[in-house]
Amino acid sequence: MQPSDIKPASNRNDGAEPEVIITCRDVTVRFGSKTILEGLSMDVRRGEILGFVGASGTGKSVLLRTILGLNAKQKGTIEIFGTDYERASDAERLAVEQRWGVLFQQGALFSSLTVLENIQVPMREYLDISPKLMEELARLKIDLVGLAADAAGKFPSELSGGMIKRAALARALSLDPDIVFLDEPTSGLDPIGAAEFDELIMTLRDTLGLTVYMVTHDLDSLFHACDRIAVLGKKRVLVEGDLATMLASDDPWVRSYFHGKRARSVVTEENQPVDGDKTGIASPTDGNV
Ligand SMILES: Nc1ncnc2c1ncn2[C@@H]1O[C@H](COP(=O)(O)OP(=O)(O)OP(=O)(O)O)[C@@H](O)[C@H]1O
Repeated sequence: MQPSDIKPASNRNDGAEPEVIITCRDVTVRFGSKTILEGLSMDVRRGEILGFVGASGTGKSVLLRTILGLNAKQKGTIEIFGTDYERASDAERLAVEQRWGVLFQQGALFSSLTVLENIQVPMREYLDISPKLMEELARLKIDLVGLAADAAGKFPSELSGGMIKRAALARALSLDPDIVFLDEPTSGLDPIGAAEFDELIMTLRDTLGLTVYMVTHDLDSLFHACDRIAVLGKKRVLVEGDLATMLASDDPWVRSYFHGKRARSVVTEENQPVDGDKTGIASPTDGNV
């Protein structure tokens, strides 16, 4: 298999240039004397599933938190929906916040609230709607993410790991956002649960036109769900592009990650596996995944 044989996860191609909804330019983030990100630039395009990958500790979560305005940056600009969040007025910030949803690592549901109540938290914060409508909307989200109706009254401690992820996704979708940020959404799930979650993300992208920014170590997600991938390393985005771009990259970390044994084991029949000579994934180097 040559890199050019690989189809992107989304085959939509209407010829139009995709709209860029997040731009990061020359971003530097430090904590004390420790520089985590330096001169980082990248774009997120409307309607794509962007996978964000990089060795542990390279700053993927820091970048996510910086985009969300939760970490200060020392240099550079980040625009989301054309708004520089850091310089925006309160009203502009509020408008942007209603257009994103976030699924933090571990789901981060409130343990003392039921699933229904958790989903209603952003609604209470941002929307002025009746309790009845709020309940109806929250039940719709529960259905949307494939949870059974009776999950509504359950507390997080009563849910499986997969159900927690879905409930957290339902909360991230609470305000009908344009973009969802997912921080390692499939971590802790078994392979079947992880594949089902990827399917759900792809379905939501296709049906709702969502943009998805997904920090992940999950090679299955990167190979099967993501339209584009950005690799973080050396304090910046090292490589950005589709899977073919990753496979063609000569960056040592990218090669070791995308050509390692684990990567080879997730190449599907569709992408013609696994035998090194035929796949073009020739290196037996085990990726540091
Ligand atoms: N608030 C903070 N203060 C000081 N250092 C921090 C802070 N937040 C993150 N860091 C440091 O920034 C570096 C990058 O952390 P980050 O959590 O972004 O890594 P990551 O790429 O998401 O890693 P992993 O894949 O393991 O989740 C780490 O060295 C971490 O200790």
